Amino acid sequence: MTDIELTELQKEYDGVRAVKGIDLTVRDGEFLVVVGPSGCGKSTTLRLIAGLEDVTDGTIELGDRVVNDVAPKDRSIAMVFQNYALYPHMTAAQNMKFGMKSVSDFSGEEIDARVEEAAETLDIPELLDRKPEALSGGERQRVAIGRALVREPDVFLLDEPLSNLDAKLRVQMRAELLKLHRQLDTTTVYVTHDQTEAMTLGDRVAVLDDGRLQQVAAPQELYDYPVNRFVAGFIGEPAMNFLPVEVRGEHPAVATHDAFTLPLPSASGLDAARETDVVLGLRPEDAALAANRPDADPVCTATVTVTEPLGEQLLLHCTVGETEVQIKVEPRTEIRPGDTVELCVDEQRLHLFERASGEALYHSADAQARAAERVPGE
Ligand SMILES: Nc1ncnc2c1ncn2[C@@H]1O[C@H](COP(=O)(O)OP(=O)(O)OP(=O)(O)O)[C@@H](O)[C@H]1O
Repeated sequence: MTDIELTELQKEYDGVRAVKGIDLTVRDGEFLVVVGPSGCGKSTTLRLIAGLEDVTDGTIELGDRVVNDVAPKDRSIAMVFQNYALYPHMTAAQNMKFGMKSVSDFSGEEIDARVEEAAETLDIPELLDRKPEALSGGERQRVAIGRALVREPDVFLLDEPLSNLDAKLRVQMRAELLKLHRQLDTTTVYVTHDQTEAMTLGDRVAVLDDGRLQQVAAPQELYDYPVNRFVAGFIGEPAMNFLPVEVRGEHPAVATHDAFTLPLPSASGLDAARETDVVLGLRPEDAALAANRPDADPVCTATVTVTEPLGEQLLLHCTVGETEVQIKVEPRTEIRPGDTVELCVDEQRLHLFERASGEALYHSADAQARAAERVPGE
């Protein structure tokens, strides 16, 4: 069992600063997902851990040893790549055991036994004699994962392993990876650009942007308490809506947009005098049609521009004043583009971000929880 500790990790390629100083601990046995947009440095970080790239600055520790100068084959790591990296002229079994002799002291029989065991775990014993060309994408990916399993490494590194599979197979493989992880309990770092994959797979999720770690937290915490506007906008589909507002007054504070004024519940901690350039964050499911919520006060009027029936929900694209927003409402609601609707919002699920820096200033759920903790009369 091994934890991974990255300290001030940096990587520069010929003037391109791909990783700009990452501090991150992956706990022993944890499934940590690294997520971020294309080019943010995810694969580079993984390749540094694997030893496939040299570190420019900082340290990588696996367990209690610094491995900056340790060769990849001596790091007890197995990596699964997006393109599977299988040799076309070899059978699945040959692919799985390829190179094993050079990285271990195992005999041929021991290696064969491990291949069979991994094939059983992955439910592919009948595929072992086939070459990659005779395997489907999902089967090839299982063989690639099998090759990692055979090595019984201390750490699994997976780089977008599901992105070549169709949507249905991806969902199925996600569940299988989780099952496998529960069974093996091996420290795993999984890279993806897909926030749904990140949220469903990770014990914790590390969000990267532009070579820097933005936040690392459990999936629901990331969703409910994003530390900045980047994380808030990256996690969640459709993305969080952002509306420019000014905060005024203190008891209670109100957020004023060009089309509405909204009281901020439990706004203690907000310095209204300072916080004039603010962005209000509102997730699409945290607003509703006032017509469907007779007990809530309407907050604003919106003009519907596009309707998208998603089956379990109806997604409305609207304009509120000058701002475009997306709102999820009950399905089978009779609304057409051009209609004007009244919206109400869930006041316990509002977020405020500083406009210039993007840093989170306030989450109303957080303020609510703090208020509840306070001793009455304090
Ligand atoms: N070998 C290289 N030489 C020069 N620049 C590189 C090299 N590899 C990566 N980069 C650059 O480093 C940055 C980070 O790349 P990286 O592949 O780590 O991003 P990523 O987040 O994995 O992206 P993607 O999701 O598109 O794979 C990018 O700007 C990329 O162009």
